[in-house]
Amino acid sequence: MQQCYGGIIRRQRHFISCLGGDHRKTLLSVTRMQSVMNPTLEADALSILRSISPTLDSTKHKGQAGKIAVVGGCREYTGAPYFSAISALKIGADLSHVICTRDAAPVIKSYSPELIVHPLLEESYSVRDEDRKSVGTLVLAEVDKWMERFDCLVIGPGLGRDPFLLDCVSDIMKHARRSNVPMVIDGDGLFLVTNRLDLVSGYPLAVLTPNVNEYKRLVQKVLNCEVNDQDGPQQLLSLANSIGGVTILRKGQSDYISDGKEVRSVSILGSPRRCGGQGDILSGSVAVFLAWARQLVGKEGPTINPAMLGCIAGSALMRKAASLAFEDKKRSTLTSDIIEYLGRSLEDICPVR
Ligand SMILES: NC(=O)C1=CN([C@@H]2O[C@H](COP(=O)(O)OP(=O)(O)OC[C@H]3O[C@@H](n4cnc5c(N)ncnc54)[C@H](OP(=O)(O)O)[C@@H]3O)[C@@H](O)[C@H]2O)[C@@H](O)CC1
Ligand SMILES: Nc1ncnc2c1ncn2[C@@H]1O[C@H](COP(=O)(O)OP(=O)(O)OP(=O)(O)O)[C@@H](O)[C@H]1O
Ligand SMILES: [Mg+2]
Repeated sequence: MQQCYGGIIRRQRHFISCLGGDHRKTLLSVTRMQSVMNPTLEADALSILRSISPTLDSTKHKGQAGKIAVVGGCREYTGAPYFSAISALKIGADLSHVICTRDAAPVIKSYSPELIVHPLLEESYSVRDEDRKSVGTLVLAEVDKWMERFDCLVIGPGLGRDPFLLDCVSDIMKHARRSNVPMVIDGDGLFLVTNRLDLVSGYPLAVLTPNVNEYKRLVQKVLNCEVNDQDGPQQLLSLANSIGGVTILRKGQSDYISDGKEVRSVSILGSPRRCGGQGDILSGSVAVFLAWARQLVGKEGPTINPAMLGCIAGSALMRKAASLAFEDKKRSTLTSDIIEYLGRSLEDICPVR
C-alpha cells in the first residue's frame, strides 16, 4: 500500500513537472497552469497519458486497474459494444463487462471469452405491454447488483433506439449517478441524452463523446442554433456549460474537449480511414483513463477534473493507434486492426517499468 501510494505521488510530481509546475502546489492548478503556459488549445496529451497510467507492480490485485461496463448491444449492433469493451481491456483495465440485450449476448460472447457479458436488457418486441413494468424493475435490480463495482460505465455503443430499452437505460443512468459512477455517453446513448438532458445535466462525472451528427443534434437541442465552426471552441464551451458542466469530447479532424470551464484540443496524427467503430474504441479508452485519473486525483482531493484528463488521454491514444494501424494496413485498415495497436501505442508513450 505504502509502495502504491509512493508510486502515485511520484506520478503526480512527474505530471506537474511535465506541465512546468511545482509539485508542491496542488493539482488544482495543473490544467490552469497549462493554459497559461500554452496559449494554444493543444493539450500536452502525452504527459497526461504518462501521468495517469498506473504502474504495474506485484502489490496490486485484480480490479485495481479498473472495472468497466459497457451498456450497449442489441439485435442490430453487436460490434460496437465489443469494440468498446475489448479496447478497455487492451489498454489495461482488469475487467470489462457488457450489459446488452438477450439476443445480442451470445454473439458478443462468441467474439471473446475475455468479456463478461450480461444478457439483461430487453427490447419492446420481446416484452408484452403488461409485463413492461415488472421487466423494467427486474433489469434494474440485476444491474444494481453490479453497479458499485464499476469504475466507469460506457452508455450507448450499439444500444439501438427502442423506446422500452431506452427507458430501462435511463433508470440505469439515474442509479449510476446516485452511486457517483462516471459515465461515458456515446452513440445511441447520446440520442437518449439529447432528448433527456436531465439524465446528465449538472453531473460532473458525465462525458459526452459526439461525432459530427451527434454534435449537431446536441447543439440544436441545447443552444437552439446551428453548429458554428468559426467559433467552434467557444460554442463547445457554451454547450458544456449549458448542460451544467458535463465534459464534451467533440470528435473530428482535431478532437476538442470542454467541461464548460476550459477547452483543450488533441490533434495528434490519426488515420485518414474513417471506418465505423473508431468512436467505440474511443469510448472504451476514455472510460479507462477517466477511472485511472479519478484514482490519482482522489488521493489529492477533488481539485482537478478527471473527465478532462480521461478525454485527452483517450483521444491521444486512439489517434496514435489509428495512425500506426494505417501505416501498416493502409486502405484496408479496420477497427480491429486499430485495437491491435492500442497496447503498442501506450507502451511507446508510457513504457512498463
Ligand atoms: N460495428 C458496429 O456494430 C457499429 C455500430 N455502431 C453503432 O451504430 C449506431 C448508430 O451510430 P452512427 O454512428 O451510425 O450514428 P449517427 O452518425 O448519428 O447516424 C448516422 C445516420 O443514421 C441514422 N440512424 C442511426 N441510428 C438510427 C436508428 N436506430 N434509427 C433511425 N436512424 C438511425 C441517423 O439518423 P438521425 O439520428 O440523424 O435521424 C443518421 O442519419 C450506434 O449504436 C453506434 O454505436 C457504430 O458505433 C459503428 C460500428
Ligand atoms: N478527420 C479526422 N482525422 C483524424 N481523426 C479523426 C477524424 N475524424 C474522426 N477522427 C478520430 O476518430 C475517432 C472516432 O471519431 P468518429 O467521428 O469517427 O466517431 P464515430 O462516428 O462515433 O465512430 P463510430 O463509427 O465508432 O460510431 C475519434 O477519436 C477522432 O479523433
Ligand atoms: Mg459513434
